[in-house]
Amino acid sequence: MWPAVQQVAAAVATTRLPLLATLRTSAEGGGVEIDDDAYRALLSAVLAACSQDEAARQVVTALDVELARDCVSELAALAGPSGIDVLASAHFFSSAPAEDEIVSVLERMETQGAQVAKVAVMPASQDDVARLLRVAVRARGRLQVPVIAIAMGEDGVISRLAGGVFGSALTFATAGATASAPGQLPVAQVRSAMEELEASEERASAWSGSALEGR
Ligand SMILES: O=C1C[C@@](O)(C(=O)O)C[C@@H](O)[C@@H]1O
Repeated sequence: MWPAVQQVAAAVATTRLPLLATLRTSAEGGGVEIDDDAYRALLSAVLAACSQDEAARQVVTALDVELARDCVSELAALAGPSGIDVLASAHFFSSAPAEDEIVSVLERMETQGAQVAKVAVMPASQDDVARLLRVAVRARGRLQVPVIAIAMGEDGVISRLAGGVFGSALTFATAGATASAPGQLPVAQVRSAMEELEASEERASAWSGSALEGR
Protein backbone atom coordinates (compact mmCIF):
# COMPACT_ATOMS: atom_id res chain seq x y z
CA MET A 1 0.00 0.00 0.00
CA TRP A 2 1.28 3.55 -0.69
CA PRO A 3 2.56 5.43 2.39
CA ALA A 4 -0.06 8.17 1.90
CA VAL A 5 -2.86 5.60 1.64
CA GLN A 6 -1.41 3.82 4.67
CA GLN A 7 -1.56 7.03 6.70
CA VAL A 8 -5.17 7.63 5.70
CA ALA A 9 -5.97 3.98 6.38
CA ALA A 10 -4.56 4.25 9.90
CA ALA A 11 -6.45 7.49 10.55
CA VAL A 12 -9.83 6.18 9.47
CA ALA A 13 -9.45 2.54 10.51
CA THR A 14 -10.71 3.11 14.04
CA THR A 15 -13.64 5.26 12.95
CA ARG A 16 -15.00 2.82 10.35
CA LEU A 17 -16.15 5.87 8.40
CA PRO A 18 -16.51 5.54 4.64
CA LEU A 19 -13.80 7.45 2.77
CA LEU A 20 -14.29 9.47 -0.40
CA ALA A 21 -10.79 9.55 -1.90
CA THR A 22 -10.29 12.94 -3.57
CA LEU A 23 -7.51 14.56 -5.54
CA ARG A 24 -8.82 18.10 -5.88
CA THR A 25 -6.99 19.90 -8.65
CA SER A 26 -6.32 23.62 -8.79
CA ALA A 27 -8.72 24.13 -11.71
CA GLU A 28 -11.55 22.94 -9.40
CA GLY A 29 -10.59 24.75 -6.22
CA GLY A 30 -7.90 22.41 -4.88
CA GLY A 31 -4.14 22.67 -4.67
CA VAL A 32 -2.86 20.09 -7.16
CA GLU A 33 -1.47 21.18 -10.54
CA ILE A 34 -1.60 18.12 -12.74
CA ASP A 35 -2.23 17.41 -16.43
CA ASP A 36 -5.01 15.15 -17.67
CA ASP A 37 -2.78 12.14 -18.35
CA ALA A 38 -1.12 12.27 -14.94
CA TYR A 39 -4.52 12.76 -13.26
CA ARG A 40 -5.97 9.73 -14.99
CA ALA A 41 -2.85 7.65 -14.25
CA LEU A 42 -2.85 8.58 -10.57
CA LEU A 43 -6.51 7.77 -10.02
CA SER A 44 -6.13 4.53 -11.99
CA ALA A 45 -3.21 3.63 -9.73
CA VAL A 46 -5.36 4.20 -6.63
CA LEU A 47 -7.99 1.86 -8.07
CA ALA A 48 -5.35 -0.71 -9.02
CA ALA A 49 -3.91 -0.55 -5.49
CA CYS A 50 -7.40 -1.10 -4.08
CA SER A 51 -8.07 -4.07 -6.32
CA GLN A 52 -4.77 -5.73 -5.38
CA ASP A 53 -4.74 -4.90 -1.69
CA GLU A 54 -7.71 -5.74 0.50
CA ALA A 55 -6.54 -3.35 3.25
CA ALA A 56 -6.53 -0.44 0.79
CA ARG A 57 -9.88 -1.57 -0.59
CA GLN A 58 -11.36 -1.49 2.92
CA VAL A 59 -10.31 2.14 3.25
CA VAL A 60 -11.61 3.62 0.02
CA THR A 61 -15.39 3.62 -0.34
CA ALA A 62 -15.65 5.99 -3.27
CA LEU A 63 -13.41 7.94 -5.62
CA ASP A 64 -13.98 11.53 -6.71
CA VAL A 65 -13.41 11.99 -10.46
CA GLU A 66 -13.57 15.47 -11.97
CA LEU A 67 -15.85 15.47 -15.02
CA ALA A 68 -13.67 17.99 -16.85
CA ARG A 69 -10.81 15.47 -16.92
CA ASP A 70 -12.79 13.36 -19.36
CA CYS A 71 -12.10 10.03 -17.71
CA VAL A 72 -15.24 9.28 -15.69
CA SER A 73 -16.31 6.35 -17.93
CA GLU A 74 -12.86 4.83 -17.94
CA LEU A 75 -12.39 5.07 -14.17
CA ALA A 76 -15.96 3.91 -13.44
CA ALA A 77 -15.23 0.77 -15.50
CA LEU A 78 -11.96 0.24 -13.62
CA ALA A 79 -13.61 0.80 -10.23
CA GLY A 80 -16.53 -1.53 -10.89
CA PRO A 81 -14.89 -4.87 -10.01
CA SER A 82 -13.66 -3.64 -6.60
CA GLY A 83 -17.06 -2.21 -5.76
CA ILE A 84 -15.69 1.32 -5.35
CA ASP A 85 -18.20 3.97 -6.33
CA VAL A 86 -17.23 6.84 -8.60
CA LEU A 87 -18.48 10.26 -7.55
CA ALA A 88 -18.19 12.57 -10.55
CA SER A 89 -17.70 16.21 -9.65
CA ALA A 90 -17.70 19.65 -11.24
CA HIS A 91 -16.96 22.96 -9.53
CA PHE A 92 -17.90 26.35 -10.93
CA PHE A 93 -16.03 29.18 -9.24
CA SER A 94 -16.22 32.09 -11.64
CA SER A 95 -19.96 32.11 -12.32
CA ALA A 96 -23.00 29.95 -11.70
CA PRO A 97 -24.13 28.33 -14.97
CA ALA A 98 -27.76 28.36 -16.11
CA GLU A 99 -30.13 25.86 -14.49
CA ASP A 100 -30.45 23.64 -17.60
CA GLU A 101 -26.72 23.58 -18.02
CA ILE A 102 -26.08 22.36 -14.46
CA VAL A 103 -28.77 19.68 -14.84
CA SER A 104 -27.16 18.52 -18.07
CA VAL A 105 -23.73 18.37 -16.39
CA LEU A 106 -25.24 16.07 -13.75
CA GLU A 107 -26.93 13.95 -16.43
CA ARG A 108 -23.64 13.61 -18.29
CA MET A 109 -22.03 12.30 -15.09
CA GLU A 110 -24.70 9.63 -14.79
CA THR A 111 -24.45 8.70 -18.48
CA GLN A 112 -20.71 8.26 -18.10
CA GLY A 113 -21.23 5.70 -15.34
CA ALA A 114 -20.81 7.69 -12.12
CA GLN A 115 -22.68 6.31 -9.10
CA VAL A 116 -23.00 9.80 -7.60
CA ALA A 117 -23.16 13.17 -9.41
CA LYS A 118 -21.94 16.33 -7.69
CA VAL A 119 -21.82 20.01 -8.57
CA ALA A 120 -20.61 22.91 -6.48
CA VAL A 121 -21.10 26.49 -7.63
CA MET A 122 -19.97 29.83 -6.27
CA PRO A 123 -23.14 31.95 -6.21
CA ALA A 124 -23.00 35.65 -6.99
CA SER A 125 -26.45 36.22 -5.48
CA GLN A 126 -29.29 34.61 -3.54
CA ASP A 127 -30.88 34.01 -6.92
CA ASP A 128 -27.97 31.73 -7.86
CA VAL A 129 -28.46 29.80 -4.60
CA ALA A 130 -32.18 29.38 -5.29
CA ARG A 131 -31.35 28.17 -8.80
CA LEU A 132 -28.92 25.61 -7.43
CA LEU A 133 -31.55 24.28 -5.01
CA ARG A 134 -33.98 24.05 -7.93
CA VAL A 135 -31.35 22.05 -9.80
CA ALA A 136 -31.28 19.58 -6.89
CA VAL A 137 -35.08 19.19 -7.04
CA ARG A 138 -35.07 18.69 -10.83
CA ALA A 139 -32.07 16.37 -10.89
CA ARG A 140 -33.53 14.20 -8.14
CA GLY A 141 -36.56 13.65 -10.36
CA ARG A 142 -34.57 12.92 -13.52
CA LEU A 143 -31.46 10.99 -12.50
CA GLN A 144 -31.29 7.47 -11.10
CA VAL A 145 -28.11 8.16 -9.13
CA PRO A 146 -27.88 10.35 -5.99
CA VAL A 147 -27.12 13.98 -6.69
CA ILE A 148 -25.14 16.46 -4.59
CA ALA A 149 -25.72 20.18 -5.20
CA ILE A 150 -23.73 22.69 -3.20
CA ALA A 151 -23.63 26.45 -3.31
CA MET A 152 -20.35 27.67 -1.86
CA GLY A 153 -19.51 30.83 0.07
CA GLU A 154 -21.52 32.68 2.66
CA ASP A 155 -24.67 32.91 0.53
CA GLY A 156 -24.58 29.19 -0.09
CA VAL A 157 -24.48 28.05 3.55
CA ILE A 158 -28.20 27.20 3.46
CA SER A 159 -27.49 24.62 0.72
CA ARG A 160 -24.93 22.92 2.97
CA LEU A 161 -27.40 22.69 5.86
CA ALA A 162 -30.74 22.18 4.12
CA GLY A 163 -29.74 20.81 0.69
CA GLY A 164 -31.18 17.43 1.71
CA VAL A 165 -34.67 18.94 1.87
CA PHE A 166 -34.32 19.72 -1.84
CA GLY A 167 -32.85 16.36 -2.83
CA SER A 168 -29.13 16.82 -2.37
CA ALA A 169 -27.75 13.51 -1.10
CA LEU A 170 -24.94 14.68 1.15
CA THR A 171 -23.06 17.66 2.45
CA PHE A 172 -19.46 18.48 3.28
CA ALA A 173 -18.18 19.82 6.59
CA THR A 174 -14.83 20.43 8.24
CA ALA A 175 -13.40 17.95 10.72
CA GLY A 176 -10.52 20.24 11.63
CA ALA A 177 -9.90 23.95 11.44
CA THR A 178 -9.39 24.15 7.69
CA ALA A 179 -12.25 24.33 5.22
CA SER A 180 -11.50 22.86 1.80
CA ALA A 181 -14.05 25.17 0.16
CA PRO A 182 -15.62 28.52 1.01
CA GLY A 183 -18.67 28.25 3.22
CA GLN A 184 -17.86 24.87 4.80
CA LEU A 185 -18.85 24.71 8.46
CA PRO A 186 -17.64 22.49 11.32
CA VAL A 187 -19.21 19.05 11.33
CA ALA A 188 -20.80 19.50 14.80
CA GLN A 189 -22.62 22.63 13.66
CA VAL A 190 -23.83 20.97 10.45
CA ARG A 191 -24.98 17.87 12.32
CA SER A 192 -26.97 19.83 14.87
CA ALA A 193 -28.61 22.02 12.19
CA MET A 194 -29.57 18.91 10.22
CA GLU A 195 -30.99 17.21 13.32
CA GLU A 196 -33.01 20.31 14.12
CA LEU A 197 -34.37 20.43 10.58
CA GLU A 198 -35.31 16.77 10.69
CA ALA A 199 -37.06 17.19 14.04
CA SER A 200 -38.98 20.19 12.66
CA GLU A 201 -40.06 18.18 9.63
CA GLU A 202 -41.26 15.38 11.91
CA ARG A 203 -43.18 17.86 14.06
CA ALA A 204 -44.77 19.37 10.95
CA SER A 205 -45.68 15.96 9.62
CA ALA A 206 -47.24 14.90 12.95
CA TRP A 207 -49.19 18.18 12.98
CA SER A 208 -50.54 17.61 9.45
CA GLY A 209 -51.47 14.03 10.40
CA SER A 210 -53.45 15.09 13.44
CA ALA A 211 -55.05 17.99 11.52
CA LEU A 212 -56.28 15.51 8.86
CA GLU A 213 -57.61 13.13 11.53
CA GLY A 214 -59.49 16.02 13.11
CA ARG A 215 -61.42 16.73 9.91
O1 LIG B 1 -15.97 17.82 -3.23
C1 LIG B 1 -15.75 18.55 -2.28
C2 LIG B 1 -16.77 19.45 -1.70
C3 LIG B 1 -16.38 20.86 -1.81
O2 LIG B 1 -16.44 21.27 -3.15
C4 LIG B 1 -17.32 21.78 -1.01
O3 LIG B 1 -17.83 22.73 -1.58
O4 LIG B 1 -17.53 21.53 0.18
C5 LIG B 1 -14.98 21.02 -1.28
C6 LIG B 1 -14.00 20.09 -1.95
O5 LIG B 1 -12.73 20.22 -1.36
C7 LIG B 1 -14.42 18.69 -1.76
O6 LIG B 1 -13.51 17.84 -2.43
